[in-house]
Amino acid sequence: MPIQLQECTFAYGRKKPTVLSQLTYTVPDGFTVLLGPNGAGKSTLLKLAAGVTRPTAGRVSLGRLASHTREYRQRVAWMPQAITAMTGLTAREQVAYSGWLKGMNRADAWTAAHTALSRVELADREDVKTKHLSGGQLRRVGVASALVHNATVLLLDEPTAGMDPTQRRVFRDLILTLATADVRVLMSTHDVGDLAEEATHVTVLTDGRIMFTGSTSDFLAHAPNDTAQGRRAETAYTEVAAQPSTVTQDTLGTD
Ligand SMILES: Nc1ncnc2c1ncn2[C@@H]1O[C@H](COP(=O)(O)OP(=O)(O)OP(=O)(O)O)[C@@H](O)[C@H]1O
Repeated sequence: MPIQLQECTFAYGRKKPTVLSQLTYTVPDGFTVLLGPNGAGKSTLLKLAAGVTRPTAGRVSLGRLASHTREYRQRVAWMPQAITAMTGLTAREQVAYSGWLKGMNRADAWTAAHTALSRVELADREDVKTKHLSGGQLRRVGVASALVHNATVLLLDEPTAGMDPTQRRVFRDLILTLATADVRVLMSTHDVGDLAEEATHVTVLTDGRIMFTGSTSDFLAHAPNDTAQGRRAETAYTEVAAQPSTVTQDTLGTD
């Protein structure tokens, strides 16, 4: 079941500029890469979709569940851009705490934390205090925290920021294993190089507007035929960003 944003408008305060204006968007199935320049509104869109922020106008829902409900937040996991190492907690304790916050009992959260850390290949560091982990390891703790309660939608805000190319590759492979028939993954980045060709969908957000949303092959088709293989994503992105938005309410509102 998809998350739907319907005619969502949002500003960070009454006197602040509008970041999103009457935005309608359905989180596609599979693994979607959310692209856009700095300040486009990617984090804001993810926060609305996660239910951590409510739109000024409009509605965010998952089936019949509205985004401010506890049931909604139990099905949706959000990994913020900055992961904080909680003072005094080990990796396993920090992940278990996230599970507890999502309504799991302590024993289940403790077991699930180990499973989630294994999935991100960090089980061997689970007893290390998070403040002693590297930036990349802390991001994996962030993903494990998002995974711990078996959410059906994962919203990841620039999870590969600050990673070296090898770590990025490993991380993308991990994301691909997480996106299944039952789990949708929406991952923001402003680095087009993050677009794995294996991603099922691409959404491009510029200046708070959806410029493109569709399959990865449709996105890459925006690059001219003679584009070198390694530059197709970047070229397609430049083409899409330069065009007026071709997205209609029909394409945005359907699954
Ligand atoms: N807490 C805040 N208070 C006021 N304005 C904010 C706040 N957070 C973001 N903004 C503004 O909202 C707009 C969209 O920001 P947002 O972080 O959603 O963009 P983004 O696409 O995620 O950018 P980046 O790639 O740099 O992370 C920007 O103009 C930004 O300055």
